[in-house]
Amino acid sequence: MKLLKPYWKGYKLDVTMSLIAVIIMAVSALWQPTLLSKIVQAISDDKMSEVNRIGMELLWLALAGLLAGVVNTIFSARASQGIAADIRESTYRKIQEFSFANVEKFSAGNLVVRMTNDVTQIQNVLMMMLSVLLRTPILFVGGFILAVHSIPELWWVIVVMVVLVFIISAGVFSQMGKKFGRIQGLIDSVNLKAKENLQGVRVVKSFNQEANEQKRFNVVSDETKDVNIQIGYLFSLLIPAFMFVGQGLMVVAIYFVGDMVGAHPTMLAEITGFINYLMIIMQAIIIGGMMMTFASRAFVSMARIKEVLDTKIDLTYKDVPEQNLDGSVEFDDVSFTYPGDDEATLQDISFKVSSGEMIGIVGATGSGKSTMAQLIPRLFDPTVGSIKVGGVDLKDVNNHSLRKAVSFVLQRATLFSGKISENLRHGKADADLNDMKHASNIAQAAEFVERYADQYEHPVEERSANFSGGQKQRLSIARGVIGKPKILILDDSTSALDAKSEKLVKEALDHELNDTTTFIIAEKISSVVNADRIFVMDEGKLVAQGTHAELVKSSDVYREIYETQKAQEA
Ligand SMILES: Nc1ncnc2c1ncn2[C@@H]1O[C@H](COP(=O)(O)OP(=O)(O)OP(=O)(O)O)[C@@H](O)[C@H]1O
Repeated sequence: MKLLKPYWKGYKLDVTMSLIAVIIMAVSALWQPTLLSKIVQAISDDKMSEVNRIGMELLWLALAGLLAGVVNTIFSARASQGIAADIRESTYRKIQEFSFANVEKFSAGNLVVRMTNDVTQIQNVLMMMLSVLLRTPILFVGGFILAVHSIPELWWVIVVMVVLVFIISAGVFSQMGKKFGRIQGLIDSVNLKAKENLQGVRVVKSFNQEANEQKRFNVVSDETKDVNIQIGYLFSLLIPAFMFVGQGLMVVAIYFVGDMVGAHPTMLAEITGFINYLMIIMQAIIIGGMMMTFASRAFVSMARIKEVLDTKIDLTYKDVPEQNLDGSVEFDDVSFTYPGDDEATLQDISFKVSSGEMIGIVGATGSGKSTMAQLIPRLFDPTVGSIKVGGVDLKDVNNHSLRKAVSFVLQRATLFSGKISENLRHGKADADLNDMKHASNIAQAAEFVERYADQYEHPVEERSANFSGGQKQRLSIARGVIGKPKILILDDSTSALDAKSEKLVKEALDHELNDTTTFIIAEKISSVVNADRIFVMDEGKLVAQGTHAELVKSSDVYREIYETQKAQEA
């Protein structure tokens, strides 16, 4: 409930209106049986004018209840939808602040479920709370008082009913609460499996894994079904059990009233009111219990949202003025362990790179090349040691200055659905057509983009499915260079290009961005043979550095990679 506190404020009017409407609805419901008893009395006294008058009163009362119901629904919907949207937006805002490590802790799929399904649970319960929360105690207490007032001798019938209904509710609803908790976890699993399968649909199809994937999906889907059915069973027990208690006690009440009517004939009218109030009390308990059950499901959701909102961002930036960072990079005895891992992925790495240098990074797969590169734009902080970019320690750097200075082009190019121009503007918000053309020329993307009739306004479909791997890489390089970064990191980002295009990109980078410090992570030594210096990584360590000619002579690791690749090419 603490979660909701800051969000109520903007909806005070809606909440107040919906609560006033609930009170009117409850009073109208409570007043009706009293008027009904009076009508019965008037009929038995043969007072027709009285019957007409009370009949009109009943009509107005029902109309007031109806109108209040409409008002309540409108304002509860406004408040619950509004609050849910605000929660969803603050959760999204918080996730935007997350570091890589924060996102990895939850997993992307899990965060999506929290922002969608969990927020919907909260929204549903808010709506329910606003329409029944106040109604339940009013109906319960009012029904109790008026029932006792109708036939005081039968107070014990009401107490027995309340106790029995409470016992049944407590048993059933506590079981249901547990099942709802389980359902939430299962929805996470269903989403995760579906997302993984759909994202990897080409792999699934090409390896003929449809049947296997179907089986894996069915396991979680069936378990979700089973738990939902169990909840259905519990519900199916509830109503007959309540009916049994209610009707049983009514028979008991009528039995006792039978004797009393003999002595006091006017009691006939009172019994109508008494039975109606008995029903109202039972209704109040059922609705209250159901609300508690759904609320328990929403509490699980609230806790899951709160966990996101309370997550400590493990990578924060100091509030310092913008800095003019140059292209130098310095690692001072840096070691790095991925969160949750036991062993260090990078160990004791030290180097200094000056502005404008071109650095090639080579090494066996898994040797830590990408991990080292990720530390330069501060996607992670080193576990030990320190890193300076543009002469400033990354712990003291201004976030915006760092983003402007460093551009990171990943091997797996990710474009966002929209237009090519929108994607390029991620690299420079105010890029004009000339900037786009220039960057696309460097990345060898202009040749295919400018063939489209709508050129840079050409759409990018979801998951950039309308582009080939090589085209995506070229656009991703164009996005990386458009802002003329001081430091450009190409993480195996020309791997999907043919040899000629790769050469043209390298030449254009050399020519157009010769002041930019460039780190090129490459599988093939031939891609970085002309670099000013080549770093050789082996099992998380920087084992050698120098020019190609120097390394061939001095580094066993480098020579081995070089000779293996030369033999493969021959
Ligand atoms: N997010 C992560 N969480 C935990 N471990 C990771 C993560 N990313 C990479 N690793 C591990 O760190 C090690 C180094 O991976 P890295 O991607 O840096 O190697 P690489 O040299 O770039 O490899 P490749 O040439 O195959 O891209 C690997 O053992 C990998 O399993």
